[in-house]
Amino acid sequence: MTQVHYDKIALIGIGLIGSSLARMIRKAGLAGSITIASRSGHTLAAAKALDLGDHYTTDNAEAVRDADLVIVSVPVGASGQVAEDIAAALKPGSTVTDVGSTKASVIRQMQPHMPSHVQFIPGHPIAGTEQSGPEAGFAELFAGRWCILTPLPDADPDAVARLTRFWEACGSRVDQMDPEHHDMVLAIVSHLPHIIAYNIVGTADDLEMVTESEVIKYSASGFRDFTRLAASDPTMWRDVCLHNKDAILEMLARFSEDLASLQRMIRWGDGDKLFELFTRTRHVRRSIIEAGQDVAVPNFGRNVQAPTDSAKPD
Ligand SMILES: NC(=O)C1=CN([C@@H]2O[C@H](COP(=O)(O)OP(=O)(O)OC[C@H]3O[C@@H](n4cnc5c(N)ncnc54)[C@H](O)[C@@H]3O)[C@@H](O)[C@H]2O)C=CC1
Ligand SMILES: O=C(O)C(=O)Cc1ccc(O)cc1
Repeated sequence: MTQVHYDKIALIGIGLIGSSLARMIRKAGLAGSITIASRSGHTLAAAKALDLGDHYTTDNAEAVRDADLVIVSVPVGASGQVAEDIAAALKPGSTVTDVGSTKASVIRQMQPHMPSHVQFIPGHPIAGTEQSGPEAGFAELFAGRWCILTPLPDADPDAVARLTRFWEACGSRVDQMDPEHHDMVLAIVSHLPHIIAYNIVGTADDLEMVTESEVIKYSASGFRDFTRLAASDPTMWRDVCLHNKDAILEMLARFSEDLASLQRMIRWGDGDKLFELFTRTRHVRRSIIEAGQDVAVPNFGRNVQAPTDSAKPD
């Protein structure tokens, strides 16, 4: 069986995803040691206070020296810079992966910097919350969730198998996909829902009469569900929008056409068509539940906080 344990793992970026990985790696004993790199001394101090790793540095290159597995967990727009930072320090035979929500753009940014003596295997755990930062992570985040790997055609099958086992040991189910296909699928199942949430909450906030009063006071669970998504990290989602532009615009175009059609049904009082559509969509929800994918946001007894205002545009 392929080895799961990596002697030294370097985590570049220690926010929600990086810190959840750190906790899970520790819990499952998946590494001999964990080195954590973060750009900001403040975040690094928080990671240290939480005892997430064994070594800490603000220098990305220093973190990857001697690392057998490097996991880049930064906003997708920062991937190229990180790849450039670490390239010369990577250990021959090591594996570099990432967790970014977009894949083609991350590959475009990182691949040109990757030396031929390392295995670059892009990845994306389909697991997260609206929270960010090292305090927000938890070891169980990946349990029962999919992780999609998008290996390049020349990837070493042994390195891919080992990374697959790593994610499985984190509790995930692992699939492989072509990066462009990944970006199209994620545009509809993840990126568009967030964009729609940002838009509806923005519209409500623009309605002067409702801000600070009626929206909060009467918010039904439908609107509250949107506010959770719309509270997601602004830097991360700015980068997703800018880095999966084509797929998102394609899905937005389809969405707008379907919205116009729904608008017509309402305008012309076409109850049969409305009923038919709502019956079809109800079945989608049932299929998700039957597939065991309805764990909206697992909370595992955590005290879920309102998101802080700490996220500043990078
Ligand atoms: N939040 C979510 O629900 C999910 C996020 N992702 C992806 O995971 C990645 C990380 O997201 P989160 O952990 O949620 O974000 P986060 O905002 O919690 O953490 C990102 C961390 O990266 C650090 N960082 C930014 N630029 C850096 C650089 N140049 N060098 C070193 N560190 C740098 C930031 O200081 C921060 O600590 C993103 O690419 C995101 O698309 C994937 C799945 C779910
Ligand atoms: O919080 C939610 O509902 C999410 O959808 C989490 C999420 C956000 C981004 C990803 O790339 C994957 C998962």
